[in-house]
Amino acid sequence: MTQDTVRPSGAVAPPAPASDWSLVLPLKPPALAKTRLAPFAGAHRADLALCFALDTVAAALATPGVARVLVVTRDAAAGARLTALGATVVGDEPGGGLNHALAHGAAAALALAPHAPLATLSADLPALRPAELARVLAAVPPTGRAFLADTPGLGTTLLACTPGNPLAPAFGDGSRERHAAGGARELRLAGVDSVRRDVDTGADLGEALALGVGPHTAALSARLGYSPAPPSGRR
Ligand SMILES: Nc1nc2c(ncn2[C@@H]2O[C@H](COP(=O)(O)OP(=O)(O)OP(=O)(O)O)[C@@H](O)[C@H]2O)c(=O)[nH]1
Ligand SMILES: C=C(OP(=O)(O)O)C(=O)O
Repeated sequence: MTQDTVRPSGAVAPPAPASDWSLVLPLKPPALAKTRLAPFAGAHRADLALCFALDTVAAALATPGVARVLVVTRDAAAGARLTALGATVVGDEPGGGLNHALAHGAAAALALAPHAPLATLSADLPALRPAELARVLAAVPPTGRAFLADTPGLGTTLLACTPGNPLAPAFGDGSRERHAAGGARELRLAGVDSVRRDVDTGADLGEALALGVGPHTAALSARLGYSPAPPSGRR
């Protein structure tokens, strides 16, 4: 992590933005994931979950300042697709759900790069844009922990910790409040909708399509006839 730099004049320069981020993304086996999409997507739910992850990981890998992307999953087929994109796949250990998986992924990231800042990012952000993610990472204060709320404002899509601070993930229903109560600073930025628009329901997918999704989700959505902002009957 960078430290304040004393210039010859004696003035203290602000710390340079970190450019060595490790990102950890969790992925449930697609066949088990995104159950809230079932009323909308039926049998295509698992394919959509995989497409969301492929688009999220591809955008994360293309983000300036991101040095490595780790995906925590126990799904071998999804893991192979994500490895081919350039991600490092870590097994989903010790079991017991999302926060255990994230803590395990964070430990693996620290083993690879002990001094790098670390962020976890949901793998269901198919509209994710590298420039917006770069802005969010650049806004993380140089010390402590920080998070970004999801679009509805109840959950969290990104939780970051700088070196020396534990990630302490507290994802799940109402995680925005928990992360704030746990001392993480909320990042309040305009214009980063693609980092906040996680997709849990058909309505969410309609909003993501309106933002513009990555190629995997776009192709499958086109094939299935999904369009931006679907009418309420399809939600
Ligand atoms: N590795 C791992 N990832 C998980 C686990 N639970 C959730 N995730 C991932 O965490 C992110 C956020 O999870 P949710 O939005 O709750 O996704 P979900 O559990 O597939 O969705 P629902 O079935 O609708 O609750 C997604 O990228 C999930 O794939 C877990 O136990 N292990
Ligand atoms: C896991 C979370 O949310 P969701 O299940 O709604 O994606 C969260 O926001 O912490």
